[in-house]
Amino acid sequence: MEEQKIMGLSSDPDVYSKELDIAVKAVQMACSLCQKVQESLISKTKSNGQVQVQSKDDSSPVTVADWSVQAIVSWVLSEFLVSGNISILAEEDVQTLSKSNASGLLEAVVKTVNDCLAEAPSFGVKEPKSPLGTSEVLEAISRCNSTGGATGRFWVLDPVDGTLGFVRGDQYAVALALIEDGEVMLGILGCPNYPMRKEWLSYQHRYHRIISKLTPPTAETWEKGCVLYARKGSGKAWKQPVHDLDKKLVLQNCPIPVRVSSIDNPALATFCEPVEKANSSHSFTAGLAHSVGLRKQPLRLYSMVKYAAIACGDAEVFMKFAKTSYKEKIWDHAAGVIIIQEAGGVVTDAGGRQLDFSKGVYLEGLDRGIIASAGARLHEKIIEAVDASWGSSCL
Ligand SMILES: Nc1ncnc2c1ncn2[C@@H]1O[C@H](COP(=O)(O)OS(=O)(=O)O)[C@@H](OP(=O)(O)O)[C@H]1O
Ligand SMILES: [Mg+2]
Ligand SMILES: [Mg+2]
Ligand SMILES: [Mg+2]
Repeated sequence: MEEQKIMGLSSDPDVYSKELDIAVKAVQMACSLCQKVQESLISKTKSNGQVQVQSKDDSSPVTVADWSVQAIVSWVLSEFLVSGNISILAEEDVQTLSKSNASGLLEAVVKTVNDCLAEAPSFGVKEPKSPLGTSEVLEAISRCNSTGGATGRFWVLDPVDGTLGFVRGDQYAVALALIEDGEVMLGILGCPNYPMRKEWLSYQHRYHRIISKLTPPTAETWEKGCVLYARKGSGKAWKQPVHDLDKKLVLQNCPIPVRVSSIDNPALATFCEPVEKANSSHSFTAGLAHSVGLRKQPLRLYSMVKYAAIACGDAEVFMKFAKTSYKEKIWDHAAGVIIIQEAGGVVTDAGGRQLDFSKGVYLEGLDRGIIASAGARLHEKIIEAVDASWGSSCL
């Protein structure tokens, strides 16, 4: 009971409470791991740093942190959720890691995983009897081979969302969700660089440097980094600080409820969108913003931190209009969608339909793009504006 209170769960029927407890702890561990890897990436000389950042077939980056987080989350869920075989659908695979010329990379992943597991007790998680061997780490990563679908229970994991932001010292997220019979039931979103003050969200690119200057570390302050979580139907979403082991900031701060903003006038809204214009049409959203009288600059943020900003009331609208040739993947959205919805917001495609997480890896049947808003009235107005602008756009 005491533990439930700490987690912020109400006295509602205990559905998913064990799963949520373990999942939040796994994401906390993942955030700690990512903070260390990001720091070492930024401080290292180019030649060292390159070992830790690889390029995938589609030229997107993947790092030691992506594989290591996938291994940690997979290991923790499988070890402590004994309800049968855990099924996980996740972004990364072991192809690159298993290549004969990747031994340095694989070693770095195994070390990062074991360093993180050695700190497991500080997160309330039992550490393994002995450090994991290479084959156990590879097995934990490759076990995440679920293909999802409309029936049964599976977890969805994006170990590092916004890897580009991560390697640039900027925003990124660790995203975990539980899907049952095609519906998102739990969402956990770790945002290790989420700032305490919303004004700091707009320090793109210079983020790391500026935050470290603005906030000399003290033992008490929660400067940056949070884990958000929500359970379907609870009508609540929660935020807790990322545990800072150096400052012994572990669960001392009880979770606080988060709620979307009450602004429903599009002209007053802050809207956020992807940083990369290759990922979403900046020109379409600029035209749309103009058409609703919105004059503020868009808040461009890497990763699902955009969903976090809406859920926390720090922004009001998120729009993503990817190229028609691109198919959105469920791990880029599941956790963020449930957290916004439970915090009082709305997320649909541009046709006003719920996103469909029941069709496997991709969000099939998506109408044009994704829109998240702080409330139903605002959402309606944005959808109307999208419809009005769409015909004259070149998308
Ligand atoms: N071409 C294209 N179009 C649209 N989206 C793409 C595209 N390529 C990749 N991705 C996915 O975008 C994820 C990065 O987050 P964002 O969409 O927020 O973009 S951005 O980083 O802010 O520019 C990113 O997630 P991660 O790979 O986890 O970083 C991708 O899944
Ligand atoms: Mg992603
Ligand atoms: Mg990713
Ligand atoms: Mg990726």
